[in-house]
Amino acid sequence: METKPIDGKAFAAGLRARIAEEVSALRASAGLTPGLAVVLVGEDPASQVYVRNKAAQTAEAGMASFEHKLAADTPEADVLALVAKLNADPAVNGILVQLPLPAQIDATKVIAAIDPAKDVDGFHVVNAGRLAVGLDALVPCTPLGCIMLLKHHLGSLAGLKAVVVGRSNIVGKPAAQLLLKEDCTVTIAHSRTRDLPGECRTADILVAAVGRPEMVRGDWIKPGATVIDVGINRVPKDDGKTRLVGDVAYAEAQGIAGLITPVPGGVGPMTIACLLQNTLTAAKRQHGIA
Ligand SMILES: NC(=O)C1=CN([C@@H]2O[C@H](COP(=O)(O)OP(=O)(O)OC[C@H]3O[C@@H](n4cnc5c(N)ncnc54)[C@H](OP(=O)(O)O)[C@@H]3O)[C@@H](O)[C@H]2O)C=CC1
Ligand SMILES: Nc1nc(=O)c2c([nH]1)NC[C@@H]1CN(c3ccc(C(=O)N[C@@H](CCC(=O)O)C(=O)O)cc3)C=[N+]21
Repeated sequence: METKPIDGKAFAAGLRARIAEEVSALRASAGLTPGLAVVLVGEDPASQVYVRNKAAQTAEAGMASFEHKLAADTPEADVLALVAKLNADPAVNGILVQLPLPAQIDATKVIAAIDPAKDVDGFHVVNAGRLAVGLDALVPCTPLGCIMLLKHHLGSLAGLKAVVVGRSNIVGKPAAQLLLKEDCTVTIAHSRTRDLPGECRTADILVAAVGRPEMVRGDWIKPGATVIDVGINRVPKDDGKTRLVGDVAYAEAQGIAGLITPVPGGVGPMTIACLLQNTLTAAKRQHGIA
């Protein structure tokens, strides 16, 4: 069987172009420029790259970008005070606090402090709860991007068997919620799952969000399945440099999977495009526009 890559990079570029058009129409009709504030605490090099990419793509989409870089030893109270200021700022429609945070800062507290209407990550319990009970919510960007790619390539997902490996609040759990909303039959697997390979082999849609380089092997994949690889793992190369690999052994999946997202160029670019989408959605809702 021929395995086709899912080009998340191209799909994300198209999505960003559609968002940019909508942003320019919104400015013309309502005088509104959506604004995204990103808060980065500390110097984590990977986080800095994401923050830079986000700022550039936010500006390209015609939105306002506000960057707040704080020292690694910033006290929790200062981060909470900044979040309160951003909550009150009418130019800021979306707030993202980059995770993980340094040890002295309780991420749960910081997320709880964000106005749910501006929570473009969809991490606040109000948004997680709204998603769980089927109300309009701001949905976490990475799972939202995964679902967009799946629907684009498969059409209806109804009745398909989905296995999500990973149960984090930011990827695994919301991904499972969204697949359920699309009428998949959903299994959530994790580190205590018995016979993980066997569970994975039942999946028409296999979502890997584990953070372990190439853990999912070729023979865990049902022939013809669609594989969504969320993992972003930096591993050493022979020349001393590093390269990115996913949670799925991509080379082994060739000839077995029907469709697969590469790393890089799969889910990652969709995450940022969906962040812009959520910022636009948040801005419109805050102004009572559709
Ligand atoms: N592409 C993108 O835009 C994004 C990519 N990522 C990447 O996705 C991956 C997952 O991220 P995140 O959800 O935050 O990670 P977490 O570390 O929060 O969660 C990992 C999950 O994987 C499970 N797990 C760990 N080891 C195993 C194992 N051996 N077998 C089965 N399950 C296991 C854990 O189970 P348990 O709960 O039992 O401990 C946990 O539920 C990472 O590589 C991250 O970099 C993350 C966000 C965005
Ligand atoms: N509050 C918060 N929200 C997040 O959404 C969040 C976060 N914290 N912390 C870190 C993770 C990780 N994350 C990624 C975003 C984009 C790419 C991305 O664009 N990847 C590209 C390029 C990768 C590269 O070359 O470095 C790709 O996969 O092709 C990856 C990972 C968002 N996260």
